[in-house]
Amino acid sequence: MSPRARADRPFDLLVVGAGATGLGAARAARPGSRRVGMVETARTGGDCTHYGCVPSKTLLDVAHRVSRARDGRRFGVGEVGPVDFPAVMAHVRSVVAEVEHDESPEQLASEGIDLLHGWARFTGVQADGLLALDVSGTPVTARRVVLAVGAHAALPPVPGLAEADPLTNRTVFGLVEQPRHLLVMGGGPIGVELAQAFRGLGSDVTLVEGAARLLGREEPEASAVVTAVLRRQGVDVRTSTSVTSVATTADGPVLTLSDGTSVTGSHLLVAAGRRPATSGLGLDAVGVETDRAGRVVTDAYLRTTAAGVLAAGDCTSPLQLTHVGDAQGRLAAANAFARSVRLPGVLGGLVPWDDRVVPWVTFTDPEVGRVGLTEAEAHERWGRRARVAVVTMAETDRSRTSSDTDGYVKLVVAPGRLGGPAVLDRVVGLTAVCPHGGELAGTGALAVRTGMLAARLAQTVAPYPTYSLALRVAAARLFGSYGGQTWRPARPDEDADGD
Ligand SMILES: Cc1cc2nc3c(=O)[nH]c(=O)nc-3n(C[C@H](O)[C@H](O)[C@H](O)COP(=O)(O)OP(=O)(O)OC[C@H]3O[C@@H](n4cnc5c(N)ncnc54)[C@H](O)[C@@H]3O)c2cc1C
Ligand SMILES: NC(=O)c1ccc[n+]([C@@H]2O[C@H](COP(=O)([O-])OP(=O)(O)OC[C@H]3O[C@@H](n4cnc5c(N)ncnc54)[C@H](O)[C@@H]3O)[C@@H](O)[C@H]2O)c1
Repeated sequence: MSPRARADRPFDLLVVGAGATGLGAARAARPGSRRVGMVETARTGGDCTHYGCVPSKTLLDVAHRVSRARDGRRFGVGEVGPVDFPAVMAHVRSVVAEVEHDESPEQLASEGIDLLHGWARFTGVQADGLLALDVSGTPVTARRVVLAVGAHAALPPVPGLAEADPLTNRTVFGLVEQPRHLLVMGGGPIGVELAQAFRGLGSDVTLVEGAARLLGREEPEASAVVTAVLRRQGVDVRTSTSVTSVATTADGPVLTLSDGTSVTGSHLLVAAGRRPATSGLGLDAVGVETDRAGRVVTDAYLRTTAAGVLAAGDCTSPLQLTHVGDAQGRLAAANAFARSVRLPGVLGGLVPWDDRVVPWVTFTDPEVGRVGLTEAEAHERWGRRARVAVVTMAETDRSRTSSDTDGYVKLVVAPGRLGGPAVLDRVVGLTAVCPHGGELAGTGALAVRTGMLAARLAQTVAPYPTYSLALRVAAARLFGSYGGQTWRPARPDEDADGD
């Protein structure tokens, strides 16, 4: 059926963007009983599938295998041959194709979701209250719209940067030749993950971060571990150093740095943050406001400033993660049809978005898994009544058997709402810097989400020898001495060790 024929009746819900967020929204909108449409200008799956999580985690997995195999020399394992870069990239593409299959237009059609291919733009609100849009020349109307249009790599206003036509997450996974020397601008999750991936595959890598430490959102100790590991692997990490200008020469891109030095590489990757993709959508035609960062402004229920229009995922959330997009997309779809009573979830009422218990993971080796509050954030809220217990990887048997002694697990607990003795303290945060630290963040999310008593975690038998045992030992330290170590009161960041 042509887009025009499918668009002749109003949609109950039209989702703009078929990334993780849009897919979450459309699937949750009960397409069997409502007319649900989704507009996508490119391929279904969005950044996560094509230019983000899936290709980066696949590339990292190969790089980690190579690095670990090379590291095996110290245990008597023989030499590892060179990496066949084109074959690695072909593998990355094949995994992307596999994931894309689950989100294909055919699959969506089988789920009752009507996919329109084209660029969606609001044109106004009709007299009957329907939202009017143009989808690449086809007029479409909808009772409700969820904006799930995502974000793009931001190019900071650094002289010469745009002219250098740097790699971004959009283009880096399309490389067919291995970079000899990759310069990475930005030491957030993208920069750090890709620096380690390319170094593992054999490229020289220089990572330049303007702030005092890598992964600025994490605990300072987590940044310190990741920085030390990257340096040991041969990444030239420069912190407290900004890129001030870029020149394009016959030898490749040359970065001038804030410390007065310069560095030349064969390729430049920009990983300096993301900008919401909110232009060209005709937002003014219906009154959807954006903030100074370009994010769609929403209330707690993900409703925008325009009646009937909601927004979710990277285009509105400061937490730009696939699982946040999916959860927000599902919530936006539910709230789009909810009754306007402010009793969350009761009698079909609106439910607010709650980002207090969102876990995330940086997929370096070791992984940095995180949920809830950092030690410093807990200190800010409860002072020294917040407590922490730490277990270093060097003291766990699982790490010893795998020779993975970098990292630690830190549990943060605080008094419950009614206060009371320490035995009633609840888990409010976890950082796990270790192999599979992301899996521990999943367990931590359950503990924080349910307001679990730390004592319960201490009482829970954990399998030996696993990394998860470190969680139980950390919990035990909150109530006494374990292995000669115990808890301490939470302290602000400036008192912690960092890089
Ligand atoms: C390199 C990298 C690695 C990442 N790794 C992780 C990770 O490991 N874990 C994690 O949780 N997150 C990760 N992320 C973040 C994650 O990819 C994003 O949070 C997620 O993809 C956001 O989904 P979204 O649907 O909101 O946006 P997008 O995926 O950007 O989807 C938006 C879609 O809307 C379409 N669109 C935009 N405007 C229009 C229009 N007007 N009409 C029609 N269609 C339109 C676009 O074509 C696009 O397909 C990573 C990101 C990057 C860049
Ligand atoms: N594993 C994951 O979950 C994962 C992986 C990748 C990306 N992501 C998502 O994507 C988002 C964007 O990631 P990102 O790493 O691009 O952004 P980011 O904002 O987290 O980090 C960008 C970094 O670039 C630095 N920077 C900016 N301008 C600079 C300059 N001129 N010179 C040197 N450094 C400069 C900033 O100080 C900052 O630390 C993340 O916040 C995350 O939500 C998640």
